[in-house]
Amino acid sequence: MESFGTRLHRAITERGPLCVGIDPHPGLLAQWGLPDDVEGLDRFSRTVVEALGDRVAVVKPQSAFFERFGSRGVAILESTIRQLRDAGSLVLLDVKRGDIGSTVSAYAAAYLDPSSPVYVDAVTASPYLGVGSLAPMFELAAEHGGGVFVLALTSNPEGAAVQRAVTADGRTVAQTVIDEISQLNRGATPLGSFGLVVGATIGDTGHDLSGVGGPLLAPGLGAQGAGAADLRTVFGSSLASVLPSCSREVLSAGPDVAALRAAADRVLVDCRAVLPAR
Ligand SMILES: O=c1ccn([C@@H]2O[C@H](COP(=O)(O)O)[C@@H](O)[C@H]2O)c(=O)[nH]1
Repeated sequence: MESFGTRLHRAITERGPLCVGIDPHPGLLAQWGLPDDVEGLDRFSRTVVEALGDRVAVVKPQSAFFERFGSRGVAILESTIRQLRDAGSLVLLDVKRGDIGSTVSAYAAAYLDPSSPVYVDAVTASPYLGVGSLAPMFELAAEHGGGVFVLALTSNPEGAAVQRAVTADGRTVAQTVIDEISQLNRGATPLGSFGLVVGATIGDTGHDLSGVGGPLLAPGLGAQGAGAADLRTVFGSSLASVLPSCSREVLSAGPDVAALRAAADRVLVDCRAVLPAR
Protein backbone atom coordinates (compact mmCIF):
# COMPACT_ATOMS: atom_id res chain seq x y z
CA MET A 1 0.00 0.00 0.00
CA GLU A 2 1.11 3.56 -0.66
CA SER A 3 2.47 5.40 2.35
CA PHE A 4 0.44 8.09 4.07
CA GLY A 5 3.12 10.62 3.15
CA THR A 6 2.72 9.79 -0.54
CA ARG A 7 -1.08 9.95 -0.32
CA LEU A 8 -0.97 13.23 1.58
CA HIS A 9 1.46 14.73 -0.91
CA ARG A 10 -0.91 13.81 -3.75
CA ALA A 11 -3.98 15.13 -1.92
CA ILE A 12 -2.25 18.45 -1.29
CA THR A 13 -1.10 18.66 -4.90
CA GLU A 14 -4.63 17.98 -6.18
CA ARG A 15 -6.70 19.88 -3.61
CA GLY A 16 -4.34 22.35 -2.01
CA PRO A 17 -2.65 22.59 1.39
CA LEU A 18 -5.56 22.76 3.81
CA CYS A 19 -6.98 20.70 6.63
CA VAL A 20 -10.41 21.61 7.97
CA GLY A 21 -11.59 20.31 11.32
CA ILE A 22 -15.02 18.98 12.20
CA ASP A 23 -15.43 20.45 15.68
CA PRO A 24 -19.13 20.44 16.53
CA HIS A 25 -18.93 22.80 19.51
CA PRO A 26 -22.25 23.25 21.36
CA GLY A 27 -22.11 26.93 20.36
CA LEU A 28 -21.74 26.05 16.68
CA LEU A 29 -24.63 23.57 16.83
CA ALA A 30 -26.76 26.39 18.27
CA GLN A 31 -25.49 28.85 15.64
CA TRP A 32 -26.47 26.37 12.93
CA GLY A 33 -29.96 26.02 14.45
CA LEU A 34 -29.25 22.42 15.50
CA PRO A 35 -30.07 20.73 18.80
CA ASP A 36 -27.18 19.86 21.11
CA ASP A 37 -27.74 16.11 20.77
CA VAL A 38 -26.77 13.22 18.49
CA GLU A 39 -29.25 14.30 15.84
CA GLY A 40 -27.61 17.73 15.74
CA LEU A 41 -24.16 16.12 15.71
CA ASP A 42 -25.16 13.91 12.78
CA ARG A 43 -26.63 16.75 10.73
CA PHE A 44 -23.65 19.00 11.44
CA SER A 45 -21.15 16.34 10.40
CA ARG A 46 -23.08 15.34 7.29
CA THR A 47 -23.23 18.98 6.20
CA VAL A 48 -19.47 19.41 6.60
CA VAL A 49 -18.85 16.22 4.63
CA GLU A 50 -21.22 17.38 1.87
CA ALA A 51 -19.54 20.79 1.72
CA LEU A 52 -15.88 19.82 2.01
CA GLY A 53 -15.38 16.08 1.63
CA ASP A 54 -14.83 16.29 -2.11
CA ARG A 55 -12.63 19.42 -2.15
CA VAL A 56 -10.39 19.68 0.94
CA ALA A 57 -7.22 17.57 1.14
CA VAL A 58 -7.61 16.57 4.78
CA VAL A 59 -10.59 16.66 7.11
CA LYS A 60 -9.90 16.39 10.83
CA PRO A 61 -12.79 15.27 13.04
CA GLN A 62 -12.15 16.26 16.65
CA SER A 63 -12.96 13.07 18.57
CA ALA A 64 -13.87 14.89 21.80
CA PHE A 65 -16.99 16.44 20.28
CA PHE A 66 -18.26 12.99 19.26
CA GLU A 67 -17.19 11.20 22.45
CA ARG A 68 -19.20 13.61 24.59
CA PHE A 69 -22.37 11.89 23.33
CA GLY A 70 -21.12 8.42 24.34
CA SER A 71 -21.58 5.37 22.15
CA ARG A 72 -24.13 7.10 19.90
CA GLY A 73 -21.64 9.93 19.29
CA VAL A 74 -18.90 7.44 18.46
CA ALA A 75 -21.31 5.76 16.02
CA ILE A 76 -21.72 9.13 14.28
CA LEU A 77 -17.94 9.48 14.22
CA GLU A 78 -17.65 6.07 12.54
CA SER A 79 -20.24 7.07 9.98
CA THR A 80 -18.57 10.46 9.39
CA ILE A 81 -15.23 8.74 8.78
CA ARG A 82 -16.84 6.44 6.19
CA GLN A 83 -18.56 9.37 4.46
CA LEU A 84 -15.32 11.34 4.30
CA ARG A 85 -13.46 8.39 2.84
CA ASP A 86 -16.18 7.90 0.20
CA ALA A 87 -15.99 11.63 -0.63
CA GLY A 88 -12.24 11.34 -1.20
CA SER A 89 -10.64 13.41 1.54
CA LEU A 90 -7.99 12.00 3.84
CA VAL A 91 -9.23 11.60 7.40
CA LEU A 92 -7.03 12.76 10.27
CA LEU A 93 -8.66 11.90 13.58
CA ASP A 94 -7.69 14.43 16.23
CA VAL A 95 -7.65 12.16 19.25
CA LYS A 96 -4.24 12.95 20.82
CA ARG A 97 -3.61 9.49 22.20
CA GLY A 98 -0.56 8.40 24.17
CA ASP A 99 0.16 5.84 26.91
CA ILE A 100 2.56 3.08 27.86
CA GLY A 101 3.53 1.04 24.81
CA SER A 102 1.28 -1.96 25.52
CA THR A 103 -1.76 0.30 25.66
CA VAL A 104 -0.62 2.33 22.66
CA SER A 105 -0.78 -0.98 20.74
CA ALA A 106 -4.53 -1.05 21.43
CA TYR A 107 -4.93 2.59 20.33
CA ALA A 108 -2.99 1.74 17.19
CA ALA A 109 -5.31 -1.21 16.52
CA ALA A 110 -8.32 1.07 17.06
CA TYR A 111 -7.33 3.77 14.59
CA LEU A 112 -4.69 2.43 12.24
CA ASP A 113 -5.79 -1.15 11.55
CA PRO A 114 -7.99 -1.21 8.43
CA SER A 115 -10.32 -3.77 10.04
CA SER A 116 -11.34 -1.34 12.82
CA PRO A 117 -14.63 0.59 12.61
CA VAL A 118 -12.79 3.80 13.50
CA TYR A 119 -9.90 3.22 11.09
CA VAL A 120 -8.59 6.51 9.71
CA ASP A 121 -5.74 7.68 7.50
CA ALA A 122 -3.89 9.33 10.38
CA VAL A 123 -4.19 10.27 14.04
CA THR A 124 -2.75 12.84 16.38
CA ALA A 125 -0.64 11.48 19.26
CA SER A 126 0.80 12.86 22.47
CA PRO A 127 4.51 12.14 23.14
CA TYR A 128 4.54 12.92 26.86
CA LEU A 129 5.01 9.30 27.90
CA GLY A 130 8.05 9.32 25.63
CA VAL A 131 8.13 9.30 21.84
CA GLY A 132 9.33 5.68 22.01
CA SER A 133 6.09 4.64 23.73
CA LEU A 134 4.27 5.54 20.49
CA ALA A 135 6.26 2.91 18.53
CA PRO A 136 3.25 0.56 18.11
CA MET A 137 1.40 3.41 16.37
CA PHE A 138 4.37 4.15 14.11
CA GLU A 139 4.73 0.45 13.25
CA LEU A 140 1.06 -0.16 12.43
CA ALA A 141 0.90 3.11 10.50
CA ALA A 142 3.91 2.07 8.42
CA GLU A 143 2.40 -1.38 7.80
CA HIS A 144 -0.97 -0.07 6.59
CA GLY A 145 -0.11 3.23 4.91
CA GLY A 146 -1.22 5.35 7.85
CA GLY A 147 0.17 8.49 9.44
CA VAL A 148 0.79 9.84 12.94
CA PHE A 149 1.02 13.53 13.86
CA VAL A 150 2.88 14.00 17.14
CA LEU A 151 2.41 17.10 19.30
CA ALA A 152 5.58 19.18 19.31
CA LEU A 153 4.83 22.90 19.84
CA THR A 154 1.10 23.21 20.36
CA SER A 155 -1.00 26.28 19.61
CA ASN A 156 -2.21 26.87 23.18
CA PRO A 157 -0.25 29.20 25.47
CA GLU A 158 -0.01 26.59 28.26
CA GLY A 159 1.98 24.18 26.08
CA ALA A 160 5.22 26.13 26.15
CA ALA A 161 6.01 25.43 29.84
CA VAL A 162 6.27 21.71 29.10
CA GLN A 163 7.37 21.73 25.47
CA ARG A 164 10.14 24.34 25.84
CA ALA A 165 11.51 22.86 29.07
CA VAL A 166 15.18 21.97 28.63
CA THR A 167 16.22 18.34 28.96
CA ALA A 168 19.48 16.97 30.41
CA ASP A 169 21.22 17.09 27.01
CA GLY A 170 20.36 20.77 26.50
CA ARG A 171 17.63 20.29 23.90
CA THR A 172 14.06 21.33 24.63
CA VAL A 173 11.43 18.63 25.05
CA ALA A 174 9.96 19.78 21.72
CA GLN A 175 13.32 19.48 19.95
CA THR A 176 13.70 15.89 21.17
CA VAL A 177 10.27 15.13 19.69
CA ILE A 178 11.23 16.89 16.45
CA ASP A 179 14.50 14.94 16.23
CA GLU A 180 12.88 11.56 16.87
CA ILE A 181 10.20 12.13 14.25
CA SER A 182 12.85 13.33 11.80
CA GLN A 183 14.65 10.00 12.27
CA LEU A 184 11.47 8.06 11.51
CA ASN A 185 11.01 9.94 8.23
CA ARG A 186 14.60 9.54 7.06
CA GLY A 187 14.78 8.73 3.34
CA ALA A 188 11.02 8.96 2.79
CA THR A 189 9.99 10.65 -0.46
CA PRO A 190 8.12 12.73 -1.46
CA LEU A 191 6.98 13.18 2.15
CA GLY A 192 7.31 11.14 5.32
CA SER A 193 4.27 9.65 7.03
CA PHE A 194 5.11 10.95 10.49
CA GLY A 195 4.15 14.54 11.13
CA LEU A 196 4.39 17.09 13.87
CA VAL A 197 1.83 19.49 15.30
CA VAL A 198 3.21 23.02 15.48
CA GLY A 199 0.73 25.79 16.22
CA ALA A 200 0.34 28.71 13.82
CA THR A 201 -0.07 30.93 16.88
CA ILE A 202 3.33 30.50 18.49
CA GLY A 203 5.56 32.97 16.64
CA ASP A 204 9.19 32.24 15.90
CA THR A 205 9.68 28.76 17.37
CA GLY A 206 13.44 28.95 17.86
CA HIS A 207 13.42 25.27 16.91
CA ASP A 208 14.96 23.49 13.96
CA LEU A 209 12.20 21.97 11.82
CA SER A 210 14.28 21.73 8.66
CA GLY A 211 15.01 18.01 8.85
CA VAL A 212 11.56 16.68 9.76
CA GLY A 213 10.84 15.27 6.31
CA GLY A 214 7.15 14.89 7.17
CA PRO A 215 4.10 17.14 7.30
CA LEU A 216 3.82 19.99 9.80
CA LEU A 217 0.19 20.35 10.87
CA ALA A 218 -0.42 23.97 11.82
CA PRO A 219 -3.63 24.49 13.83
CA GLY A 220 -4.56 27.87 15.25
CA LEU A 221 -5.65 29.78 12.16
CA GLY A 222 -8.74 31.91 12.62
CA ALA A 223 -10.48 31.42 15.97
CA GLN A 224 -7.21 31.14 17.90
CA GLY A 225 -5.91 34.33 16.39
CA ALA A 226 -3.31 33.30 13.81
CA GLY A 227 -3.51 34.40 10.18
CA ALA A 228 -1.87 32.88 7.12
CA ALA A 229 0.93 35.47 7.32
CA ASP A 230 1.92 34.06 10.72
CA LEU A 231 2.92 30.82 9.03
CA ARG A 232 5.98 32.65 7.64
CA THR A 233 7.14 33.65 11.11
CA VAL A 234 6.52 30.24 12.64
CA PHE A 235 7.88 28.01 9.88
CA GLY A 236 10.46 30.11 8.03
CA SER A 237 12.41 27.87 5.66
CA SER A 238 10.16 24.86 6.44
CA LEU A 239 7.02 26.39 4.89
CA ALA A 240 6.96 23.79 2.12
CA SER A 241 5.98 21.08 4.62
CA VAL A 242 3.17 23.00 6.31
CA LEU A 243 -0.43 21.79 6.33
CA PRO A 244 -2.51 24.67 7.74
CA SER A 245 -5.52 23.64 9.78
CA CYS A 246 -8.60 25.46 11.00
CA SER A 247 -12.01 24.53 12.29
CA ARG A 248 -14.23 27.33 13.68
CA GLU A 249 -13.01 29.84 11.08
CA VAL A 250 -14.65 27.72 8.37
CA LEU A 251 -17.42 26.04 10.37
CA SER A 252 -18.88 29.33 11.57
CA ALA A 253 -19.86 30.04 7.93
CA GLY A 254 -22.36 27.12 8.06
CA PRO A 255 -24.85 25.59 7.80
CA ASP A 256 -25.08 26.81 4.21
CA VAL A 257 -23.03 24.41 2.09
CA ALA A 258 -21.96 27.06 -0.43
CA ALA A 259 -20.91 29.39 2.39
CA LEU A 260 -18.83 26.62 4.01
CA ARG A 261 -17.12 25.98 0.68
CA ALA A 262 -16.48 29.68 0.18
CA ALA A 263 -14.98 29.98 3.68
CA ALA A 264 -12.64 27.03 3.08
CA ASP A 265 -11.67 28.45 -0.32
CA ARG A 266 -10.85 31.81 1.29
CA VAL A 267 -8.55 30.22 3.88
CA LEU A 268 -6.89 28.17 1.16
CA VAL A 269 -6.28 31.23 -1.02
CA ASP A 270 -4.74 33.06 1.97
CA CYS A 271 -2.49 30.10 2.75
CA ARG A 272 -1.43 29.59 -0.86
CA ALA A 273 -0.31 33.23 -0.92
CA VAL A 274 2.22 32.40 1.78
CA LEU A 275 3.18 28.78 1.12
CA PRO A 276 5.41 27.69 -1.76
CA ALA A 277 3.54 26.11 -4.69
CA ARG A 278 3.15 22.34 -4.41
O1 LIG B 1 -1.80 22.44 19.10
C1 LIG B 1 -2.96 22.12 18.79
C2 LIG B 1 -3.33 20.83 18.50
C3 LIG B 1 -4.60 20.58 18.11
N1 LIG B 1 -5.53 21.55 18.02
C4 LIG B 1 -6.90 21.19 17.59
O2 LIG B 1 -7.21 21.87 16.37
C5 LIG B 1 -8.55 22.36 16.40
C6 LIG B 1 -8.51 23.87 16.36
O3 LIG B 1 -9.82 24.38 16.22
P1 LIG B 1 -10.05 25.93 15.86
O4 LIG B 1 -11.54 26.06 15.88
O5 LIG B 1 -9.50 26.16 14.48
O6 LIG B 1 -9.38 26.74 16.88
C7 LIG B 1 -9.17 21.80 17.68
O7 LIG B 1 -9.79 20.57 17.38
C8 LIG B 1 -7.99 21.56 18.58
O8 LIG B 1 -8.19 20.51 19.50
C9 LIG B 1 -5.17 22.84 18.31
O9 LIG B 1 -5.98 23.78 18.24
N2 LIG B 1 -3.88 23.10 18.69
